[in-house]
Amino acid sequence: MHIRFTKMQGAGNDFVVLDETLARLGLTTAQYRWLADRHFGVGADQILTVRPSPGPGLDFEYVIHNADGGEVEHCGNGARCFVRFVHDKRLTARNPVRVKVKKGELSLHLNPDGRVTVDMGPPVFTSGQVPFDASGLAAQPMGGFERWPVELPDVGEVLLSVVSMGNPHAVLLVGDVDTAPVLQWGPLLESHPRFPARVNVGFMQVVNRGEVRLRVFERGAGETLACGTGACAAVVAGIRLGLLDGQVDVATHGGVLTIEWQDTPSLDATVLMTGPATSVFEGEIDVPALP
Ligand SMILES: N[C@@H](CCC[C@H](N)C(=O)O)C(=O)O
Repeated sequence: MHIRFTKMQGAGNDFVVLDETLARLGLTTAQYRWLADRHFGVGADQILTVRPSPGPGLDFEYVIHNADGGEVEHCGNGARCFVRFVHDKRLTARNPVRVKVKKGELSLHLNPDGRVTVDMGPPVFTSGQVPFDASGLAAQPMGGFERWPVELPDVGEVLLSVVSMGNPHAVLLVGDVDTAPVLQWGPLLESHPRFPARVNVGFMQVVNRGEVRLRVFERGAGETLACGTGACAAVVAGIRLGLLDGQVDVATHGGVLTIEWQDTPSLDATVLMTGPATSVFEGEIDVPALP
């Protein structure tokens, strides 16, 4: 099958973007995996597929597949690239754009400086909804938010907080992200039995109350240069742990994302994420018939 694609990146988290607004391509899980493969395909952390509006009040729908081919609920950096794509391709002139993703509905705003602000919706902290199995664990609270002791083979107990941004996140505090055991603990936690849907694992170094450094080992993609939902999860966890203020710059290996969240008693404020979104190139490729 011969297809056209756009290669995009948001803070170095890279995407193959497919246009299904006129017709479905009908790709299989193996074909998504092949497109994401950096040796045999195009190469990407995620594949984003843009589809027409699924209903009233919405401009589009877009579907997210991780590099391992699995479909997921949400992708923050992908959301910013999606809105840049539909504007660049003149699929809409609306601003903000309303879109449905698997997690729910999002509103995205293209700023005059070219950056994109996404209303990511409210975070969820209830462990069962992350989902995280906290049974038998004694929480070790800090600033009123739970940190859970989770046992890792050959490592021992690590302390983490759990947050859902529509997709599952574990957040660990580290002294220095450069030396944090991202590639050792990341895979162990991603597939840990306490996370039945697997998990994205963030390692956060607090620099001051308005700045953190973050590395994320993503579910289904490995360590990426940035993770938008991971940045939101880390900042809201940091705010609830009493370490951060309501607006935080998150420095990743691929760029800076600005995250804003108000810690109200009802915990229902939405998280705002602002950052870059760039088209890298366009191409055409023959995708092999993979079952
Ligand atoms: N890179 C993304 C997150 C993509 C999905 C994630 N790997 C998951 O499996 O939940 C982002 O920018 O949020």
